[in-house]
Amino acid sequence: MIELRSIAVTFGRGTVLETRALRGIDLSIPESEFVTVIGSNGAGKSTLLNVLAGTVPATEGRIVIDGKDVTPLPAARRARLLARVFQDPLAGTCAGLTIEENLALAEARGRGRGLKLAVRGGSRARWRDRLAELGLGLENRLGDRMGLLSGGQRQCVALLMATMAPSKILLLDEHTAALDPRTADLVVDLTRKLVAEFGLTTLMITHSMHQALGCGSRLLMLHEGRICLDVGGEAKTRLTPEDLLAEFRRRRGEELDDDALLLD
Ligand SMILES: Nc1ncnc2c1ncn2[C@@H]1O[C@H](COP(=O)(O)OP(=O)(O)OP(=O)(O)O)[C@@H](O)[C@H]1O
Repeated sequence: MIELRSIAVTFGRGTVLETRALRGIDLSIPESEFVTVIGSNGAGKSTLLNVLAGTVPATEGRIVIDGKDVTPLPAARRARLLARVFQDPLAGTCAGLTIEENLALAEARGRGRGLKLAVRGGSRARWRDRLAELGLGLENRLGDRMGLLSGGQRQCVALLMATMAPSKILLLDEHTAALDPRTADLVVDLTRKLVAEFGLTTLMITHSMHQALGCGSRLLMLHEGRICLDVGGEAKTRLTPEDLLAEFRRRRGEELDDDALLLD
């Protein structure tokens, strides 16, 4: 269970550049819930994930994960609680290491032991099986450097690595944004599958309305640092892209178009 209690994040406080990125976010996400997060540019989506991961400190409020107040913990101390996949396929994996070494590192991190031990531990067959399920032929390329893979292939491996972490929380920060539509669909399918298989509590930022509506059981819309829409369960399954735009306008009392939301 993730609980955000009155979370505020202000950058450059007291300066002319002061930006209130999050303004009092109250949010409870039960275990295994898959939440999609949408909103216009600068709405605070990435800051929400950053404050959860600890890479940005909360200016106000508390963050509680599984009953433990993690607000004072730096990012490194939260790493075992959260796995994250970024927009940039180069960000989450090590380009100079092989696929196998990257997987071994992820596994070793999860188990708190060394790289060699993890590789020797007979994990290869398991990785091969998991990679084969992707249908990308990566099971035969365990010795290839990650830098040789396409962006989509790297994101798939990054997702697999995220599931090897001991954490049950997955943060996805526009992880398909840099991919072509077909590859993005493949990565989204894999995301759905892994989230369900491992029962991960997931927050997925997307600029795609199609993804926001098609994934997960709950949808959040952020605007100017606040949650302006929070829809789950049956109500979410009935939502259409038109509903979302209309809802946004109604709640904010503003005229916005697709460009303002940057959703497809
Ligand atoms: N490190 C930072 N220093 C100063 N301002 C920041 C910082 N990070 C984010 N901001 C500002 O906080 C606000 C929210 O940014 P954030 O990146 O969370 O938005 P977003 O919803 O993820 O936007 P986008 O869809 O464009 O990625 C923006 O005005 C942004 O310029």
